[in-house]
Amino acid sequence: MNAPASAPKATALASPVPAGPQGSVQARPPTPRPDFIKVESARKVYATGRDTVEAVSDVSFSVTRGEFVAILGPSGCGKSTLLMMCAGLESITSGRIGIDSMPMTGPRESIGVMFQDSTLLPWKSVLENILFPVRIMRRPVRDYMDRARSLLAMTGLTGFEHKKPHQLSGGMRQRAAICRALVTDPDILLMDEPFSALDAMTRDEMNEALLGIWDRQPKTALFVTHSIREAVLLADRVLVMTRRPATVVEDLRIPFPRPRDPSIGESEEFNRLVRHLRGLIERGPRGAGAPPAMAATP
Ligand SMILES: Nc1ncnc2c1ncn2[C@@H]1O[C@H](COP(=O)(O)OP(=O)(O)OP(=O)(O)O)[C@@H](O)[C@H]1O
Repeated sequence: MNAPASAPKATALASPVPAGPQGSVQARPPTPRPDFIKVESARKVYATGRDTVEAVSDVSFSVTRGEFVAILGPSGCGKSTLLMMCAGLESITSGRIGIDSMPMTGPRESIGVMFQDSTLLPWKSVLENILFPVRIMRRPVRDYMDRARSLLAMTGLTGFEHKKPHQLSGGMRQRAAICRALVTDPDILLMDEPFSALDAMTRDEMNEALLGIWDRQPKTALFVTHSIREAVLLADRVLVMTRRPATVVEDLRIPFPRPRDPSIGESEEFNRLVRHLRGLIERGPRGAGAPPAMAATP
């Protein structure tokens, strides 16, 4: 196993260090942050015939239980590959990925995955699709019926449980896919551009729905997206990856408290973070300049 590369330190819009009772400056006590997902020097080389493609090069970061982390980066830089390695659906060429201190060696029941396409089975009803992972895991379906119905209610799909996927809109199909990913109550949700095929208005609705779900049932999440605004709205941290072979160039803490309202997208602070991330992705670390004002390394 390779020695872990130094992961970029998380930067944040930090509040000023609190003053003590007599105005003295107090050091903030360190918060324990156990690593729930730990990626250490992960590297992926695809071999296609005689050619090889280095998709991911020396990526290191960690995620605390309950954190929502978005991954941004240029097209083709290796984001999906990284996510699939975390899901145990793609092998790791070198390095290490650990989930809850256990090395990742293959798919796990404790991880739900969502893709750009809802991948619902067309011949099954919405409810049957949602309960499909329960059947795959050979668990008793009746034990999950209440949970499935409550997820349907939470995502506004009550009344559509017996429809087939082709009878739903694209947004409704993705909502059903969220229910399916959450039905077994996984610890981790990995999402690969889940809303990128939707129109702008439906995407906004989905972001709002996801914020609502997170308020009620927080999970540990990795969320790959091309939308900088979506990343800042949804995530606790945003990781920015370089062009292929990908490494992480910035780990930015998003300071907005939860529950979050999509109207934070109109604030100056939100737009400052978006401008910074856009500069980083379009022009690289030099073009983006320093992280937003008052940034500090916790
Ligand atoms: N199975 C594969 N075999 C060979 N090369 C692959 C395979 N999957 C991905 N690649 C290559 O690895 C690189 C990274 O691909 P990946 O899909 O991980 O990038 P991405 O950042 O998710 O892209 P996008 O943002 O466009 O979805 C690309 O050059 C791609 O062509």
